[in-house]
Amino acid sequence: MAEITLNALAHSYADHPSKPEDYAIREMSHVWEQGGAFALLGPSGCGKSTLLNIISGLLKPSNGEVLFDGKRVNELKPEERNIAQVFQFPVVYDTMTVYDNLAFPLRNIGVPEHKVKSKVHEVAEILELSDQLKRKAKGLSADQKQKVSMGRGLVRDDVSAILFDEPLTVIDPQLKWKLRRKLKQIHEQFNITMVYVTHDQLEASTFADKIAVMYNGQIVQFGTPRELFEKPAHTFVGYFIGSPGMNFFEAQLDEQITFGEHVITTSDDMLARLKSMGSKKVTIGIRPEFVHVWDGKNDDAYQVEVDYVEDLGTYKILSFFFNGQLMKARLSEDQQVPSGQIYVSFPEQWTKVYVDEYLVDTDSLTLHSQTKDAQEAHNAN
Ligand SMILES: Nc1ncnc2c1ncn2[C@@H]1O[C@H](COP(=O)(O)OP(=O)(O)OP(=O)(O)O)[C@@H](O)[C@H]1O
Repeated sequence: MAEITLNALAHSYADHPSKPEDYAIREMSHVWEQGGAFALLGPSGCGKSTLLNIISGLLKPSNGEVLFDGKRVNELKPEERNIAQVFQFPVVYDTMTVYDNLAFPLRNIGVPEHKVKSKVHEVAEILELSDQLKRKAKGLSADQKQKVSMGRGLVRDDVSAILFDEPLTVIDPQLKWKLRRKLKQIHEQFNITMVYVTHDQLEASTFADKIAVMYNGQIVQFGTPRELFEKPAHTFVGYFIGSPGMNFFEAQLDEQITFGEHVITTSDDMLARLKSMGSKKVTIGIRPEFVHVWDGKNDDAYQVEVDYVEDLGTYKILSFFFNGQLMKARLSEDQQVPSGQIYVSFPEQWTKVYVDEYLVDTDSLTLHSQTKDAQEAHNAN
């Protein structure tokens, strides 16, 4: 069992990196706590495999440290780190039997044969491979082979963490959920630190207690699936998690926050704080699930124009133009399907403010239908 700490880690494949884009991993510090089930989620090319290979020792980082339970392991070879890695494509010896494949890591370190036998049988039982032990690996299906790969990681008692690099890519969709459940079960049984790399949010949230979302070589948020959904710490998390992703619009920060003709009211303290951050790039985000669509006219809501409604079976996605920008709202199954001019509002609790793409904790940010003219008239009175 191990707690894995990444300390000011960075990696570039270039010989002479000079700018942030030259780094596959931009400087990051992060802790994977002992015994947790974690996912590393991000789009293709964001640096997931690079990070995993640095942890397992297949790759030496350009800068920074990797610590297992507080001890630096940078100088240790992969086989000295007690980390098992399961790759996209199963790594099995085709000419060996399933039994010998599972026994291999134990025999390698000189475990006596009677112990090998009991451990192989134990792991085969968990992975439902017991009746395959005598078969040559060559004849197995892709999912069975991947189970053997996983089993090879599990047989050693001294394994402190298992790293999975998109392990279900080659598995048939109908078997994926079964293997995923198996992994979860194994995690509960063995209490091993597990890091599961994927670009699939569903896979990440069904496997992991906590997800690290990676973007451009950095972990931009580490949280529970619920936290990622309800409080995305970075605009990328809002966009990447959820289906469809978060709505964003860029607001103007001057004496007040505005979006076209609309004033976004907030407390003086908040306004002062936003201004003190020295950036004019203020982005407002709200998830389609939290946009309130009113059945009739509402003076406190924005009047918007419906573009189209997409029926997705158990719910509908309404697309509308807000100040010329296309946005989405999720309608429940029984909600009336609106058309033409409608009224929407953005509940304060779910309306998020981002400065330079990062979330700012807001107190009282309210969006309502007051226009600049109306506010000036109000202030003049
Ligand atoms: N051996 C290498 N030499 C040079 N550049 C590399 C090498 N391996 C990866 N990269 C680059 O580093 C960046 C991160 O790649 P990495 O494979 O870690 O991302 P990933 O998130 O795992 O992507 P994928 O999901 O497609 O595997 C990418 O820009 C990639 O092109």
